[in-house]
Amino acid sequence: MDKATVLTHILKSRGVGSVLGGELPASVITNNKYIHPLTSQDQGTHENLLPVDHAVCTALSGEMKAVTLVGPEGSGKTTALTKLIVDWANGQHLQNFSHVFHFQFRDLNSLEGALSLEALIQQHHVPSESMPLVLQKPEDVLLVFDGLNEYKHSLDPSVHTLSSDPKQAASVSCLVASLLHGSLLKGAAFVVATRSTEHLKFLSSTQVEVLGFLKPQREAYFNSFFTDPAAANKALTHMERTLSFYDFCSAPRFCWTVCSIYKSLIDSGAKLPETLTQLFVHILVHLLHTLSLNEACNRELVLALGRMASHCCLEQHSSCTKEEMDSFGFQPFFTSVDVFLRVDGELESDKCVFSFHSQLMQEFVLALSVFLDRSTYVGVEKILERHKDGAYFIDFFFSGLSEPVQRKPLESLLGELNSDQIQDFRSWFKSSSEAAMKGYSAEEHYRYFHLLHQAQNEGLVREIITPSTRTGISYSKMNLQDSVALNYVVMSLAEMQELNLYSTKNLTEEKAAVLAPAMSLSHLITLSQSSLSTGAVCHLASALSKGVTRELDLSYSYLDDENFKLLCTGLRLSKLHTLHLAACSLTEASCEDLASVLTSGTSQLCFIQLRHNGIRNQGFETLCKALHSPHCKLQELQLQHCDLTAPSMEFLSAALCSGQSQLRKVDLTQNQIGDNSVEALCKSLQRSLCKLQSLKLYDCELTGACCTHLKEALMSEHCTLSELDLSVNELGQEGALLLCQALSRPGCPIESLGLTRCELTLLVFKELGSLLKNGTCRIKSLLVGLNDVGDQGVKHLLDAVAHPNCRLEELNLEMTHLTDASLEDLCAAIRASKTLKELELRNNMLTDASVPALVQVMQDSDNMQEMNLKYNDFSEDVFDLMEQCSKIRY
Ligand SMILES: Nc1ncnc2c1ncn2[C@@H]1O[C@H](COP(=O)(O)OP(=O)(O)OP(=O)(O)O)[C@@H](O)[C@H]1O
Repeated sequence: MDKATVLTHILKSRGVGSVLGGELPASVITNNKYIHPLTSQDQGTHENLLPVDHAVCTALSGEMKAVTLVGPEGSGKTTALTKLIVDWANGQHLQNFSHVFHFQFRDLNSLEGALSLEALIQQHHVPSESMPLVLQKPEDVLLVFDGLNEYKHSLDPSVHTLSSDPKQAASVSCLVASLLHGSLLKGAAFVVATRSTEHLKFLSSTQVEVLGFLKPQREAYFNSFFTDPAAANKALTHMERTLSFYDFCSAPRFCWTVCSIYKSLIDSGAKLPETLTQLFVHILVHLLHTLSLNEACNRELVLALGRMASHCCLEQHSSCTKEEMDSFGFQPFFTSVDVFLRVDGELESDKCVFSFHSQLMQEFVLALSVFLDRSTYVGVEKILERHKDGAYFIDFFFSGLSEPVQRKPLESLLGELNSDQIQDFRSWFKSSSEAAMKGYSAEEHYRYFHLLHQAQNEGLVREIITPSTRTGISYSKMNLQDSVALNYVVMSLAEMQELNLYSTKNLTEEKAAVLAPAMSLSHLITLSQSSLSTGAVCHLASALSKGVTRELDLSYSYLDDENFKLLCTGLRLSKLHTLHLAACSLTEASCEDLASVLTSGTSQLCFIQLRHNGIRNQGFETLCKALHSPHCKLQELQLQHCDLTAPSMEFLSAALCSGQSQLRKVDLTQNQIGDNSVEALCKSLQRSLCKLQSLKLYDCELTGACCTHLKEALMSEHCTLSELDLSVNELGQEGALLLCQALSRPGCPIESLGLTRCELTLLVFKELGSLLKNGTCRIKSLLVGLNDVGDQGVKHLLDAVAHPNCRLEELNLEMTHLTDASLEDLCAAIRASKTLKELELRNNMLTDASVPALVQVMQDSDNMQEMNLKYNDFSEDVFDLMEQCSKIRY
């Protein structure tokens, strides 16, 4: 067939377009309405997107010369193949092929008997004189096959005797398998288009995923559909807002249907539909109007469509025979079914088959017919269960149709729906959603969020999502559609205690844009261990600036300085009090931005966690300068492991005695501070302007030498420090004894003292014991674990705990080599103490013999709340006994 004949042949319209079926491919192309759909070769990633013709031409120029276009219903495969052939015939591309043959698998299904390849090709109007050329130079031939998913025969090479002789007659299924497996017309190239199908596993070819229209293509499509640009813009904006989060919006056929319905609504001045259900209500109303039937006939027709939909769904059939259609009650409507269905074949022929153009319409009429049917009663739960494998949106449609406003336009054509069925759905919805919302499955929560979104009834949301529902679970595993539903629910509630998105693997700009209103309404946003795109950070910042959020947790989320700068634009205007930024890959550069937020006069920030960021001295200096500002409200700064060294303490000291600083707590754990810089810090602690209450210097490379300065500070009447943690420093006996002297000063404000792993000796424990008993000591929490003092040393502290003057509430004796020999003192201390609440005994050498007495004393004690006995020398024999006391951890 020469190119001109191919062109006339392919552009010759077969059939007619329809609202649900789409515009005929030939008409799309001749009317210049073709928009290039996108494809991807990286399954699932949707990167490297190429227009479909580009992807096919590139693939055919490679080694394989075989391409499969795989895409969902209506994604534009047939139209793309048609365009490919038209462009070839017009000499635009693929000019290395002299012959292009186009087959529809649907037509191949109906070819019976044996046929040679020559005969099959001649059906494509190849003049017999060209035949030898085709057979001699198969590499000049391109075979185009459409609709593999409709093919009824097998492509499995093992079930056919593959043929290689073009003159030998064989069954059509054998010819097709021989062509696609390369035994016939060896060297010819092929392009196959299909929805996802089992047949694919037998094809070896370059697989290209047809994605259809993303936003830019939709924009181009709407602009070409509507002649009036204002209408195009109105329609597009509306679709993007109300539908674009559904995957099927990228299908050109769906876009065509939406445009057709929107156009008729815009033309008549009606409101555009808000939900998927409303859209389908309008589609059905539109189609029924074109038939102008009376109410009874409309009902009959919808019920027949519903029976067909249920059959297709249950039997996993995409098409129905005429006989089956008769059994569904279509007899009076055969001449009008093409308005709703795809009709393949002549209506008069027994071979004619009928199918739904779209799965969505199939599910919509199924749901509607359940609510319409007054003859039989089957509970909604049963229907959902029965159709759960073949209907994915049926519950969406139930939910939408259960709302009177949404179904109203249909009721004027069909009469009232069955109120008992609707009531049945509502009761099921209420009880099952309430049960799901008490559980921990985010997937289940999302299911009901979707149904609520579909119902568009804020009162219903408030009825179902009550303060007792478990909305604090992480909603991180969400697609775009989920985020729309979640946002709808939060908006309906008007506020949310916690929006937990912990461990969100990819918070894209799109998802964050959707969730921004929900963020604004949440008091706490948890986004720790997440990954946020730059666009997502911008939306988060904007949400914070407009919202009520008081706490934001971004710990362990990769942020970096650039993104943090963007976040700061929102922080400045936010109501945030608490900000967690542990391990966010920030450096000193971020401190400039943070300082500018803190001093802006609008920031409410009073707690910042910056652990494990490369803040360094320069960054810390910037932050300390901000503390001098009267606008800075910062009260607590956590800077564990931030690469700080000695010089940085000068900046802190200056800030602390500036008279402006609100800072009350600073945690400098695991920074290389060293003894010398403690001197500067201690000097400021003695100043009346310094109001610091908590200083943590855990593992800061200190030795006993710094204790002289600390003693001086603690001896000062101006010192306000109530918490001091010096754990994991080599203080040694001398240093610790100096501290004990200071702590014994009447009025010394220390209430919490950390001396874990400080090389303390028996003598120090003895001094600490006396200190606790002296009546003026305020210490409530003492952490002295990991000091190798054994039973003898610990005895001094246990005796003190038993003393009436001792105010200790928490005592940490982890890994102090405690044995059963201390049991009596332990029990006596617990029995006598009126204040002790927590005793940490992890990693000691207690054995089974101590357990009965410890369990007993813990059960008897009113004030004890917890004893941790993990990692002692217990056998499993005593686990049951320990289990009896909920205050014991083991
Ligand atoms: N590139 C395009 N430009 C404009 N409109 C298009 C395009 N592709 C498809 N359409 C519209 O979408 C409708 C459906 O497209 P098409 O039949 O090509 O999809 P398909 O993927 O082959 O569907 P199916 O899987 O059901 O066979 C067309 O009738 C047309 O209205």
